[in-house]
Amino acid sequence: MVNNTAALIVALDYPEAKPALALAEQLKSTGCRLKVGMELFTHAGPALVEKLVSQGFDVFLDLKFHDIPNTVAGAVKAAAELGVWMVNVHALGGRDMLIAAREALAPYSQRPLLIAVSILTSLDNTDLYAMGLHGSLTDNVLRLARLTETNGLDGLVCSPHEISLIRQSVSTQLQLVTPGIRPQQSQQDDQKRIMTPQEALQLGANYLVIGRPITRAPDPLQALQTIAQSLTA
Ligand SMILES: O=C(O)c1cc(=O)[nH]c(=O)n1[C@@H]1O[C@H](COP(=O)(O)O)[C@@H](O)[C@H]1O
Repeated sequence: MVNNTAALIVALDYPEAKPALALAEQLKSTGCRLKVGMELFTHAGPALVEKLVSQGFDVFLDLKFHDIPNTVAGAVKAAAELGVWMVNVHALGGRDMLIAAREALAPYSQRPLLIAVSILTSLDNTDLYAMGLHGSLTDNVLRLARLTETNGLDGLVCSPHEISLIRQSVSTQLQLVTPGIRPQQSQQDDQKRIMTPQEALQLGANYLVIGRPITRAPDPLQALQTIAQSLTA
């Protein structure tokens, strides 16, 4: 077990099961958690998720459900049946949808953490303006953070740039899950609101979602270990 990996969620963004399972095998002993998102899930389906769960991984099923309350309630229940550790919905699905998702999970004795996505880390103020979302990006994230907290979800996906404001003005309790993580000198790719792993944790993130800086590294295990070591540097 490598130290400091419990906060690290590695995004298995692959087009098929084989490389995802190969990376899981490599990372097995580190104690990190894994994320299955829409690309891999659409290719490999629930069987892959069940396989990773049976191998002992905490799996974050990142399908960002965003639909009418009844449909989302059914989808999060299906996720709970798969035994995943964390599942997410879009906060922009609205109050009733968030409540329906929370209530759908309530009967499970070992239920997944229910997390709402605020504003995607690939968006900035210009994008929000073009989409007709009024106010600044941080105004929007804070509004969605309040909606998430008020309706009793466990946490929020946000960029590390919003952590301090959320902690100060919304909640010290919400589990903050932060993608847009880039070690120094990494490529930014399609992310617009990025930060290093060490800074994000220091600001109060509970979990860091990291994909390409690990999955596209020549040696992914080494990349994960280097990130883990940087957290205490
Ligand atoms: O919900 C997510 O995990 C998510 C939300 C968000 O706002 N931004 C974001 O990048 N993600 C996911 O986090 C991962 C980031 O991957 P990398 O940019 O490769 O590190 C991807 O799997 C995204 O789907």
